[in-house]
Amino acid sequence: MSTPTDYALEARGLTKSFGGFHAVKDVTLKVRRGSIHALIGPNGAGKTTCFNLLTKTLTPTSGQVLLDGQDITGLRSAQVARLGLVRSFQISATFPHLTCLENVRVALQSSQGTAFRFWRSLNSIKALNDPARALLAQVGLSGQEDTPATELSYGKKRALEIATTLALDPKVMLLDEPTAGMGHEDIAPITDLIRTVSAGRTILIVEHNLSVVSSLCERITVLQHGEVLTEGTYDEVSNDPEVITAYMGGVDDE
Ligand SMILES: Nc1ncnc2c1ncn2[C@@H]1O[C@H](COP(=O)(O)OP(=O)(O)OP(=O)(O)O)[C@@H](O)[C@H]1O
Repeated sequence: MSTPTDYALEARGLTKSFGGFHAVKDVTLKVRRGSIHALIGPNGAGKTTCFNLLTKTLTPTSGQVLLDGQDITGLRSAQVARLGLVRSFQISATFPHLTCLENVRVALQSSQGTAFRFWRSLNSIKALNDPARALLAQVGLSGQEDTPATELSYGKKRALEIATTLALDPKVMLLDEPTAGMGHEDIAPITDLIRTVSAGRTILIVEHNLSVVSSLCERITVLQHGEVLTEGTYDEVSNDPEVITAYMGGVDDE
C-alpha cells in the first residue's frame, strides 16, 4: 500500500483562478519518488500554470502542494528551491556570454548562497572548478569548458541548462518542455540525458513530444481545461477515447 511519503511531490485540490476563470481547477497529482512523470494536455490546458503553482511562482487560489509529504504551500519560490524542488529552464537560465564552466560555477555559487559575494577570494571560486567540470562531464559537455554558452548548439545549450540545474542538487526536477524547438538530431541525446540525470531523483516534465513522453515517463497525467482528464501509463492514456478526442487528435506528435 502507498504511503504519503512514497510521493516526492503532491498537489491536492490545486486551483488557480484569474478573475472568474479557472486556469487550474482542483488538480490532484501524485508524483512517485524516483519516477519520471509527465504532465501533458492540449494548448491552454493549464500545464504552465500548474508548474508555476508547484514551484510557487504563483500562489494557488486554493489547494496544497507537498514536497516529501511536507506542506510547502505557504513557501516562496526560493525557499522551495532550497528544499530541493527546482524548475529547469527558469531558475537555471544560462548567461550567454559566460563560458560553460563559468555558468556552472555561478550556479554552484548560487546553490551555496554566495553568488553575489564578489569579494569572495579567487581561490574559493577556483575551488568550484572541479565540481563544475564534473557536472559538465555528467551532461556530455567535457571539452566545452571554455566555450561561451552562446556558441553552443541548441541541444548543448539545453544540456548546459541541465548542468546548472544539477548544481542546485535538486531532489525533484521540473522540466518545462525540454525538447521544445529542437531539431530531430538533438531530441534523442537530450532524452538520454534526462534519463541519466533522473537516477536518484524525481522528475516532472511538461512535454509536447509524445514519443519523448512514451520513452521516458512511467506515469502521465493529462490535463484538459485546467482539470485532470485522466492519469496512467502511456499505453493507458494513449488508448483512452476521451484523451484521443481531447488531445491526441489535435496534437502534432513529432
Ligand atoms: N496570468 C493569467 N491571466 C489570465 N489567464 C491566464 C493567465 N495565465 C494563464 N492563463 C490562462 O489559463 C489557461 C491555461 O494556461 P497555461 O499557460 O497554463 O496552459 P498550458 O497548458 O501551459 O498551454 P501551452 O501548452 O499553450 O503552453 C489559458 O487559457 C491561459 O490563457
